[in-house]
Amino acid sequence: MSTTTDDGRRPLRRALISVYDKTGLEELAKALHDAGVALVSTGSTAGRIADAGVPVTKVEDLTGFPECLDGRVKTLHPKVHAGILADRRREDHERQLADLGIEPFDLVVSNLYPFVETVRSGAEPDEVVEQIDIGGPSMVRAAAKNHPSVAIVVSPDRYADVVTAATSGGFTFEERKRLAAEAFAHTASYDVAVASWFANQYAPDGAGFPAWTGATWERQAVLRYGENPHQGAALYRHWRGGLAAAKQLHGKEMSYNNYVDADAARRAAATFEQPAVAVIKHANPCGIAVGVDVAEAHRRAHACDPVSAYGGVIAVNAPVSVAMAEQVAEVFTEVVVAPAYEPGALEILGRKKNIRLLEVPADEFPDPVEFRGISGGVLMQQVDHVNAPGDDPGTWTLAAGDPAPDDVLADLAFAWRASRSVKSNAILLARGGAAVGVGMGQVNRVDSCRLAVERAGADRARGSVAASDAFFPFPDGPQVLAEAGVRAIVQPGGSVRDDEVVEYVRSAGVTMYFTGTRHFFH
Ligand SMILES: NC(=O)c1ncn([C@@H]2O[C@H](COP(=O)(O)O)[C@@H](O)[C@H]2O)c1NC=O
Repeated sequence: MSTTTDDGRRPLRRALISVYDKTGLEELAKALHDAGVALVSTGSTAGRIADAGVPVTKVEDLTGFPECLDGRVKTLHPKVHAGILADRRREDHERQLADLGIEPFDLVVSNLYPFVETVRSGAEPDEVVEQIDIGGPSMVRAAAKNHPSVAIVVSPDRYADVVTAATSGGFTFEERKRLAAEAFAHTASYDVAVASWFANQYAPDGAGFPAWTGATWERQAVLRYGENPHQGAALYRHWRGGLAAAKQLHGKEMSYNNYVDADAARRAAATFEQPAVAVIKHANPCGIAVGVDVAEAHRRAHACDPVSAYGGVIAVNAPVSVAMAEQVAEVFTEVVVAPAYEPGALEILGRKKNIRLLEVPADEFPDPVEFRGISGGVLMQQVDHVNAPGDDPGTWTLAAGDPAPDDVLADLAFAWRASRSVKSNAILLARGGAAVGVGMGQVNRVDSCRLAVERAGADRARGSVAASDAFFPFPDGPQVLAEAGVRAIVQPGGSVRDDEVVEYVRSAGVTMYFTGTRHFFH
């Protein structure tokens, strides 16, 4: 029975290396060899090690069986798996190995065929299926299961630790447990990717959503606390990038609420193709505007509600300019999220100690669906698209009043897009490409109208346009708007009382368009 130290260190005498990602392989092999570790390896991994001048035994020389079927069978052999799975704490396992003439492994280094990358490249199904690694996960799982005896390494990021362990008596038991946890996460993520692909590609049942879904996230940060100080919280990310993968360029640690608001802000700014800025408080815009440049968009967004903008989270859909940075620096702002910052802009904002500056490039792999947790489950829905049906004013139906002149139509189109970033019931008043009054999150639509008008104030409400995220169930909402001097309204239509609403709006001399599409946002 092999011996270990008090901390469970086990010397590394023999290693099996089989890696698809060959980053750092030669250096690792040399260091292991120098530390007296014997190396066994598969096909091209062995080739690379030998080319580096390091002695290595090919797996096929170990098994006496050639790698075959284009690599589908390499390590799937008892001489490999018994060598990985023997529990070295047990005399009977040691005895069986000796009887069978099998030498044990102390270390397995492996990473898997690039299944996800092959899917993302748009490869044909046969090619994708060929990239499902079979032997790799078997070795990884075997070594992870047998962590009391074997160390398993699945990432080149760990090679420095391997070299340290090889020259200092091996990994401790605690270290091997942690490596095993990493290894099972590696194979679990891999299997979720494979199972998701199969559920979507090979087993659709006409429901439009897979019968099974899985996802894996990696912890990105433990946050100071959650929505409230008594709630613990952490941030996890998946492979698609997005806000969870943001690069923080400056400022204090992001909080849970910062992330929630930054996500809402990013969603709001991304709704527009021209330069746009959204100022968010508690996940709702207190200002949103477009402009000829980001500085103008920010000025107008801020002007919507300067009181609420204090301590806000700002998102912009284009690089932050020096001019915009100078304006932002004047106001206490919690977070700025942008795809990039001009160097001068970063310097100006970087002088503010407390502001958090996040760089988040436009999504390379936008989420096609979004999830929301409920007790005991999760809801999945398609993301509300930036260019949704009904976004083009050319498709709208004139429901009441005279056709709007071009400038008013442009404001309606802006208000219509902006309103989908406002929590329902949403009424957004706009003028000149900027929100001037936002009524959000009310439990009836008429109160949202009152709130929007009140926030705009009499002067700004008069002559503005209004967007409503869903239909007006009664004429009372439009009445509040018309009495405040709103000149045109855009809404989906579709209420059983549309006739009453249209009649009122016509009688009030207001123009109203139906888009036919609703944009609830809860
Ligand atoms: N089939 C097998 O027996 C097998 N054993 C190891 N592999 C994988 O083959 C790759 C390394 O192969 P090579 O050394 O030939 O580049 C690794 O990603 C490893 O996970 C296998 N390949 C696929 O299943």
